Amino acid sequence: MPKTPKIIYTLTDEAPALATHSLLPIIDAFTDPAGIEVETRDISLAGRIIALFPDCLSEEQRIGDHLAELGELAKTPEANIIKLPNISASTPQLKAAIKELQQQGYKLPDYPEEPGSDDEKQVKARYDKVKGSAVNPVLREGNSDRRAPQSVKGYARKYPHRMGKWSSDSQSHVAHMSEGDFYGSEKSAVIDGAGELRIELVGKDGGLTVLKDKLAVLEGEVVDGAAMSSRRLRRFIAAEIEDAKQRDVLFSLHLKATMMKVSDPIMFGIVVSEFYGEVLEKHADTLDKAGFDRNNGIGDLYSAIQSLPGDKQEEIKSDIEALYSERPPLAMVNSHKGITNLHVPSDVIIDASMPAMIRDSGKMWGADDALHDAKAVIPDRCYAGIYQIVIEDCKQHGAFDPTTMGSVPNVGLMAQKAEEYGSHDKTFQIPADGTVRVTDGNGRVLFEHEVEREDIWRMCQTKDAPIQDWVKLAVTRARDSGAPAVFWLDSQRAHDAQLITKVERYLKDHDTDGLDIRIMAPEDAMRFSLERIRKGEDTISVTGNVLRDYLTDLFPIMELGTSAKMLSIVPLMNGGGLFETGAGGSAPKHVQQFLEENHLRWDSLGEFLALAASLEHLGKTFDNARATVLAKSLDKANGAFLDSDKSPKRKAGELDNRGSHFYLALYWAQALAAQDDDGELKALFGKLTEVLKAQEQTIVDELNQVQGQPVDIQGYFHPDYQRTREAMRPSATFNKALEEIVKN
Ligand SMILES: NC(=O)C1=CN([C@@H]2O[C@H](COP(=O)(O)OP(=O)(O)OC[C@H]3O[C@@H](n4cnc5c(N)ncnc54)[C@H](OP(=O)(O)O)[C@@H]3O)[C@@H](O)[C@H]2O)C=CC1
Ligand SMILES: O=C(O)CCC(=O)C(=O)O
Ligand SMILES: [Mg+2]
Repeated sequence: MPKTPKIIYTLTDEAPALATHSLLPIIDAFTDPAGIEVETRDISLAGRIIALFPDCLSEEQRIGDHLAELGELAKTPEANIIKLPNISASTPQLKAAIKELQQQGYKLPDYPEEPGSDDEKQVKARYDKVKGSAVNPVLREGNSDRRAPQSVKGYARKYPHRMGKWSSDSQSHVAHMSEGDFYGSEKSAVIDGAGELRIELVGKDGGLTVLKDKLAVLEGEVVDGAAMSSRRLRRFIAAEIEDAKQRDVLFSLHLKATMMKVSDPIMFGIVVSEFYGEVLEKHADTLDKAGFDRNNGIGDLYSAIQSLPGDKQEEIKSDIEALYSERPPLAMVNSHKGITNLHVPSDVIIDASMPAMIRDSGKMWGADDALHDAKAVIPDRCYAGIYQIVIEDCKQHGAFDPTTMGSVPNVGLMAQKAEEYGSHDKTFQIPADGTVRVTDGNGRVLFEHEVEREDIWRMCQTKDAPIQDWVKLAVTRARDSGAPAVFWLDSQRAHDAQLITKVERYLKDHDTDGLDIRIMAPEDAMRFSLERIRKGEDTISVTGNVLRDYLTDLFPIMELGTSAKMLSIVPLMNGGGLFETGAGGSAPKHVQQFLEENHLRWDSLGEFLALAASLEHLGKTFDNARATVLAKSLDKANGAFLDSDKSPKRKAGELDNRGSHFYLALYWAQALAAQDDDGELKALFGKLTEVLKAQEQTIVDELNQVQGQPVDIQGYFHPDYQRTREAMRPSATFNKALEEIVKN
């Protein structure tokens, strides 16, 4: 283990990246006197793009592959990484980021969506490495422990957020397929000895296509295959469009095109082509030549047609308007700008979109800028049903009450690219009718599926060591918290049935005496947890990777108003720590407000909690007393911060992200000044406390008075460093006080 305790702080995108400009100098000032190094690594979308093309860029423009470096670090015991949310780019976002960098003088190639030459294929393959959820799976070398700490729960009870009212006659509901989906077709096998698998398509005509060869597997690993029928999906969508019209509810689609970066954009494209079918067929040739790709959403049509003559553009646009009058109303992302649910595949992401709908009375925004009941289309049955249970519960009992409700923390299986979220390199859109089969090294067929052209077939892997670690983490959390722990597993699903056998076996490795540990199908587990939550009782959800994602936005958004207030720890399997900040995303809406009004609503509580956990881990693993002192006092500061409600407010002129950072610094300094474990730190931060206390009003004024005006940071994905830093640190008084600390 190296002598110097070190924390790696990640530089990411959008709102969290802006916040970092203000928070990092504070972290530096507090950790510097304790001899703790805080280093940064750039894993932003722009940074990752730049790292792909050193050959096209000048020496000063180049950045190393920081993500790969951190991926290696995550496998070592000394890893201590604070990971902020980053953009998981859809194709439209990737193209926009490339364009911005090109305009800044980076000589990057365009993204060739339909590569012709070998050169273009190579460029596309490089870019595809940064597409979608490309960061988290690399760093998550452990399972996840996400929960609302007591202090945060206490805050939510004291300062409850607004919840929309539910009505028992709400027409909102979830719609899912009843056949032909992944759920219905899943087959699973457990590997009995390490080796390699092969995935092949045997065409109806007898031809053989190898889809993937030499797929390494380990003993005890669970592998599954499943198919989504494109024909049945189309039929289902057509019926749901009609049904939404009959019931006069908004039509909305909820997928995870960012994380499920191969399958879900295709499903998104199928829904786009069903909804806009008539217009897309009528203008098929023109749109094809203009480069429209339905998988990128209807927004891509509006970009693509800009290359057409004006009258053609108008004709297509008015055909779309005419079509809208025959279709059910669409849920809107931004009704002022006419951006619909089907515009961009990354705008509506199920983990955040369904909770937002449930929080807002089960309604979504319509084109008339008002809230309406909605049909939430979630095609695959694997997890759709859990949201319907929540909707039914809210219809029956009304909205949840943040002042009395219990909590549902999560222990999630995600290490080593577990389950669906690691399936992208084994997901294929099938080129011809036939049978997909998976064979092992002896040519034995593990399972096979009949498929049709355009179907989506995917395979998932879940290694045994992460499953054992997950069971252990669940038992530990149940023991530490005293709450019942429920494994959300469905014995009717092939994959889950294998996991149930393993969970039952591995639970025997632990002392579970006196613990309440159950295995329930997801819908039953949801009913059970909701019944308890309404009584103010806590229930640990122990889930696979997808439900981990869904539930850790759903419950925090109900309980705390936002998942930004979650503690989100990834105990790495090799002993290191990955500390994620909150459980939400990078909040593009917040950047928009910042640029227009110089007010940043991003709540950094997730960062504060992660930093405390990271320092605590550092104190333990390096036996570093000062890190422990910093951790304990930061914990106290977080409590004071919550107690006095210094979280950012929503409107310009009020305390924002920067002001909240100032108060964190003040409370942290006060806690350090109050402790007696380390005299030097006590004296140093005693002085800082005096300065900050004396200048409190001046600093808050300096931070708030800049607000209300637009701010130009010269870029969205890759803003100008100096300009952003200046914009995010507008209080000369505060900056000077921090500098004094580092000088001392
Ligand atoms: N761990 C990661 O790296 C993750 C990354 N992402 C990525 O983030 C981007 C945006 O995703 P999206 O699904 O829109 O989700 P976001 O969580 O960014 O946005 C949804 C809403 O959550 C609330 N919110 C989230 N974080 C905060 C915060 N710190 N402070 C206050 N409010 C917050 C806001 O809601 P409100 O206005 O209702 O308060 C926000 O508008 C995508 O590129 C996505 O891929 C998404 C999830 C996790
Ligand atoms: O990696 C991503 O794209 C999103 C991750 C996410 O939503 C989560 O882990 O909760
Ligand atoms: Mg999520």
